Amino acid sequence: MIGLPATITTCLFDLDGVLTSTASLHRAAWKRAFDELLGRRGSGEFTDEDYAAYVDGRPRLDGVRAFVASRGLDLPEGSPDDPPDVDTVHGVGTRKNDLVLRMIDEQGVEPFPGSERYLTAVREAGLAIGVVTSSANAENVLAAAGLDRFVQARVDGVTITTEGLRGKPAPDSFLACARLLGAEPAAAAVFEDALAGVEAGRAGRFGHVVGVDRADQAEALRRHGADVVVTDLAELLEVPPT
Ligand SMILES: O=P(O)(O)OC[C@H]1O[C@@H](O)[C@H](O)[C@@H](O)[C@@H]1O
Repeated sequence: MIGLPATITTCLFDLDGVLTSTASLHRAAWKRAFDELLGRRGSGEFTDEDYAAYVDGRPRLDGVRAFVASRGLDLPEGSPDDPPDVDTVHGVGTRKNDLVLRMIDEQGVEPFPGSERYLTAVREAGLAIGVVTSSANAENVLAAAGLDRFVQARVDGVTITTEGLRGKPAPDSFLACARLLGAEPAAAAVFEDALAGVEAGRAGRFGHVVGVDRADQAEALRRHGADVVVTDLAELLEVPPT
C-alpha cells in the first residue's frame, strides 16, 4: 500500500524538503546571501515568499537570476571563479553555497523519518526509485542522510550543468531520470515540495504529482500542478488501494 495509482512503476523524488530536512538550510543560506546584496542595493529584505516564487527548486544560478530580476536589480553574470564577496550572479551563488555547506557540516543531514519509511515501502513494492534535484550537492547530502542505498538513478545540479538541461520548472531533469529508469512519464510519479517542482511534474505530463507541503502552501502546490498534497510521505501509506 503506497498510495499511488496502479499504473505507476517508477517514483521520482526531489531531495531537499522531500527526503531530507535540508530545504530549511537552503532557505536560510539564500536569505543571508541575498540580504547582504539587498542591503548594499537599498532593496527590502528577502522573504519566504521570494524563496517560494523565485528560488526554491531551481538550479542555483537560475535562482539568483530569477530573484534579482523580480526586484529589477542589475547583476552582472560574472564567472564561476568569482569569489563569494563579488556582486555577480556567480559570486552570490558561491556565497550561498559556502553558507549552506557550512550549515550542513555544522547541523548534519537528517532524512524525514516518514520519507525513509515510504522509500522502504516503495522498494518493497518493487517500484523503481530515482532522485531528481537541482542541487549540485546531492551526492553528499544523500550519503550523509544514509538514503543513497535506495537510489537507482540520480539527476542533480551537476547533471543539469554537464548535460545542458533546463532546470525546474522545465520538466527536463525529471524526464531524464525517467529515461534512465526506462519509464514513460505516464508511468512515473513525481514527489515535490517546491512550486517550480510540481510545475515541472505537470509540464512533463507525469502520471501522478505528489505535492509535499512543508511550508504551509498546500493550495499553491495544487495550483502549480500537484494532484494530491500531503504533509508527510508516510500519509500515503494509509491511502486505501484504488
Ligand atoms: O545550491 P545547490 O546545493 O546546488 O542547490 C540548488 C537548489 O537546490 C534545490 O533543491 C533547493 O530547493 C534550492 O534551494 C537550491 O538553491
